[in-house]
Amino acid sequence: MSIHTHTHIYKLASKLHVQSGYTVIFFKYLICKNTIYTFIVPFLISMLILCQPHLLLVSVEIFLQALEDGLKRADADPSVKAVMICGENGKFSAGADIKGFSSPKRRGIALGPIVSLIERSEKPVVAAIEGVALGGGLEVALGCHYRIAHVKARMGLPEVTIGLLPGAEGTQRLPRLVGVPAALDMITTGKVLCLVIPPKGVKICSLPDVDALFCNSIFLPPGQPLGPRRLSLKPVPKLPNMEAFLSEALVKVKKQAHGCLAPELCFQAVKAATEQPFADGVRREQELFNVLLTSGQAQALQYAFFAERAVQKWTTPSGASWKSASPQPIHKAAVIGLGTMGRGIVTSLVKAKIPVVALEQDLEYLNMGRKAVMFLLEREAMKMEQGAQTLDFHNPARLQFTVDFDVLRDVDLVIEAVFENMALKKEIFHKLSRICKPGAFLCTNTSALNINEIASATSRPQQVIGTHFFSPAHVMKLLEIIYGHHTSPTTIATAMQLAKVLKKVGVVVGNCFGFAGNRMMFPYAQQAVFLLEEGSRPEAVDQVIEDFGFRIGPFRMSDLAGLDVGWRSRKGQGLTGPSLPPGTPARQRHGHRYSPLPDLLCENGRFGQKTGKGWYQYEKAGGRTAKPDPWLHSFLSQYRDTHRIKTRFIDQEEILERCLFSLINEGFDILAEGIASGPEHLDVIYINGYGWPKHRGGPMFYASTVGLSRILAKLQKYSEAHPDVPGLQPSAFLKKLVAMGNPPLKEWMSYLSRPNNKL
Ligand SMILES: CCC[C@H](O)CC(=O)SCCNC(=O)CCNC(=O)[C@H](O)C(C)(C)COP(=O)([O-])OP(=O)([O-])OC[C@H]1O[C@@H](n2cnc3c(N)ncnc32)[C@H](O)[C@@H]1OP(=O)([O-])[O-]
Repeated sequence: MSIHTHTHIYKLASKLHVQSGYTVIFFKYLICKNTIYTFIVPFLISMLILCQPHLLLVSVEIFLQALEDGLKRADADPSVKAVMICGENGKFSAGADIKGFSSPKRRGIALGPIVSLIERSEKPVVAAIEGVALGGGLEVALGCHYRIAHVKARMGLPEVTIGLLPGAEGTQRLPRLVGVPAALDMITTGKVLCLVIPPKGVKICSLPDVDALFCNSIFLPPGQPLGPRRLSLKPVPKLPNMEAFLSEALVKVKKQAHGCLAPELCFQAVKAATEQPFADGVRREQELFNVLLTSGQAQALQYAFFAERAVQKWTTPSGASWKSASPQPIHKAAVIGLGTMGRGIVTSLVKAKIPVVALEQDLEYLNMGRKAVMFLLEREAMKMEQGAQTLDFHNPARLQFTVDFDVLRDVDLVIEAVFENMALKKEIFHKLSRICKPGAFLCTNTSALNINEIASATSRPQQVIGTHFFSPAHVMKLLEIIYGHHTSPTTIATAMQLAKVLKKVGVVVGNCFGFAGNRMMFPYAQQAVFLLEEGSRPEAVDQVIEDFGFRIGPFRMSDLAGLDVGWRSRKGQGLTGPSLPPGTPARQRHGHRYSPLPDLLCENGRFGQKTGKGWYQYEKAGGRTAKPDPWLHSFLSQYRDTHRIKTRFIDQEEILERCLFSLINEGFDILAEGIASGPEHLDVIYINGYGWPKHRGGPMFYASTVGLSRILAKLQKYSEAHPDVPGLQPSAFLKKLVAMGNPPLKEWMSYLSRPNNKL
């Protein structure tokens, strides 16, 4: 942090003018008409550096002190006519250091009073925003008398996404500047406004215009009163129907929150701005901020923020890591199979501007796939302003459809997305290995199959990798990346880079049946069905899971995904269907408890939403409104009678614990086997791929908050009651951690001794 002199100001000013792309904009919300203040005036002296080279990771105490000192000096120095606050290295500020919120010492440090100090300054203060201005950074800008922004600046108050609210008076100033609807929208969602494509009403000036602006009346002559520029003195713009607007907005905020506290408290803070004078509103903001700060949800969300970044730094048990591996560029890709997954993957690639060849087995399937892809792309283009031109998907150089494998000769990467059928996948990989250029990477989109076996069909197993997309693939953020025995670090790095380009979160995991995500899902789904056998109903189980914060419970999810998908997989595993040896007990497989309920539903043609019937009934085939189905209830009663299962009432606690603790239990086994290199990996997978509520931090973080001893005790109790269910037998690693005194999550992995056989 430093205070710069005249010379630096001139330098910055000339940079702003000369460098192409720099324009002054009227930021829709933050800059109103007549607010441009020219900072090329020769007598501008003090510039405060708000950002260190890499975002705001300078000590908060030093930063705030320097800001305060600089402002006081500028105010006292008669030669200073104005102050400009800007960032260094092209970034204004990413806000407060999130790590600081977990330190009790840091918690007391307040930015609000400094923002007020800026606003009270007798000299005009201008925020020159370049790069990001987020959270506390934007709140500082709101305290300034003028704000100018680079056309590519990104601004927002994302505190809600880390379980907080803007705690430096932002909830009180923003509504005064932009009005309640826009302020509520920004503060309760945390959306970051990107101005590359200006929103309606935003004027972007070309460079000559900027010059004209500087020479015109917009420049505020020194000595003019700053009162009207101080947001805290302005009233919140009135709405004719404020009360009705606020009650409607609250309903919307609550609906979208799914049990997360922060959006509603953000709402309350903005509402206070509409009802109370500024100072009282600030006090209310502080109260609400403190409630959030000490809530477990803020901790969970902040953990999730860092976990998402931590998984980018992947490692494997063999010693390969992100540090030493470089990704290869992907100039052109191919997708094989245009079913539900393939269509989404093609759409994702087109959106990321990677030229794609989409391949199907015959013309009939190709035409069906083409229609579906075009439909998805049209819809995506409509969501983006100028999207259609940008995506340019009618251009065959961008998107080509074919049935001819020879067309794949020049692609850099292939994603196979055909049925989950090992023989078919091997046949395709064998073909690809012969046809594709030697450097091409071969990815398989599978949710469970063995990557090593697929790779064995090729002559380049080092370039074969699993890329498990989640449906709908153009929407869901998770990409589970599975390395096999022979997968090279370059291949892993390339798949991770692909995830980034597709704007997804890539998580690297090892190869086992179901990998990390689905493997943890199996015992969870199994418990859900066992609960039905024992007396529960789909709607009761779903309700408990949805009340916990999942978007959708296991039965609604199963109906949405299609029951036939799991049925096909179980048939393939020899668990059901004609290949089952005669005399196999209905409710047992390989000596363990098995529920044939999902198979029986499929045999009755109940595949879920697509057939209008599954665990629920729907208004029609393809319908989406799930209603409890009396047929299913009597079917369950008959089933229990047939198998002499005594029905009992199962309370919500048991439903939640059996479903979630069995999933978590599997997670501990996965960690112990080195399939995932840390609990954050499993948490990121669950938050981004399985709808785990982010404000609960992911399953392993949740386990750490519940307490491992409690989870172990409950698993022991349930496994005693159900000794034939392996998913309830406590994991040895969980037991070990409990025996070691329940260490914090970040230490768990240090309790594993693993061979480190470097590649
Ligand atoms: C009193 C109350 C005041 C106020 O109301 C409260 C706040 O301001 S709350 C704050 C409100 N602000 C927010 O919520 C903004 C949160 N940040 C972001 O949204 C993105 O990081 C940003 C868009 C800035 C850059 O994206 P990108 O270019 O893709 O880069 P990246 O994401 O990979 O990050 C690079 C590195 O920086 C790290 N790091 C980043 N920000 C912070 C931070 N605030 N803190 C600590 N660390 C932070 C990040 O962990 C990573 O570290 P590493 O060790 O290299 O893995």
